[in-house]
Amino acid sequence: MIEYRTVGKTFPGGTVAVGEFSLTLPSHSTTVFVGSSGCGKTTLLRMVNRMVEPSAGQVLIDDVDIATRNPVELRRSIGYVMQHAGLLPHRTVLDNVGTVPRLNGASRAETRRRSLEVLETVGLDPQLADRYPRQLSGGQQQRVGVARGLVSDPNILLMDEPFGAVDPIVRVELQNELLRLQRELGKTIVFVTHDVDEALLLGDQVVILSTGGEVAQVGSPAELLANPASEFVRTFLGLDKAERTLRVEETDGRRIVVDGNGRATGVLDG
Ligand SMILES: Nc1ncnc2c1ncn2[C@@H]1O[C@H](COP(=O)(O)OP(=O)(O)OP(=O)(O)O)[C@@H](O)[C@H]1O
Repeated sequence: MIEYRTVGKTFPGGTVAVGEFSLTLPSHSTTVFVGSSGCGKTTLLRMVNRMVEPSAGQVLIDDVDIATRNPVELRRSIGYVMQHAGLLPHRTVLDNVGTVPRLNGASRAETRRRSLEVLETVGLDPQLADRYPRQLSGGQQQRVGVARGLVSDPNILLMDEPFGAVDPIVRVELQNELLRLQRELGKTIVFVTHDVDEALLLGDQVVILSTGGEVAQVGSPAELLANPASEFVRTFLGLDKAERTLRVEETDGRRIVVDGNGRATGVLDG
């Protein structure tokens, strides 16, 4: 469990990235921070592994204030996946994935074994292990980034717009892959995106933020769609857009779900 307690962050120069933020992120589930550019999503995410130190309040992991933890150890115990995968260009896929285990003192052989295993977990052919990042597609690079985040089997995985830089088709593939992984692994995932569809698809808990890390609303996707707390949230969720409005029509004795554009999207059971 991750807990933000009245956390704030003002950067040198006076930018208030996060005013005052309190929230609990339950274990073994995915919390998504979603909001427009500059609202403080990345700042909140990076507070969890102390890449950003709060200027007020505390962040706790399993009831321990992380300010009391060794920052390097803490960082290595938490998986981190960033936009553009952030791979080291002059290192092979295998070396990129194995960086943290090697730093933690694992042997070369054990690191290789574990890295190959985790490449398979994220759906990559182990034959790619000796390639360099530039020899991979954007989607494959992102998978390597996810593998690197998972290699030490961390309880917590931080994902900062991990699928932001790939084309829409690959993006959907990666999103579905993450849902599968999460069903298998049950990590505590903190995921940052500015894409509301991605947030609703991946989040067990979705946090809609406005400027200064202010919470516009928190809830499950179903709760947010059923009870948007404000006009801002309604608009943000696109509830005024036709695609989100569904209705039921009967065709040949079956109940068909049709979207606001009149396109059939599914069949109602029972
Ligand atoms: N190191 C820094 N020094 C000064 N200001 C910063 C720093 N990092 C972030 N900020 C500012 O803090 C605010 C929040 O930034 P943050 O990166 O958390 O937003 P974000 O919601 O993740 O945005 P984006 O979606 O564009 O990545 C912004 O106004 C940003 O310019």
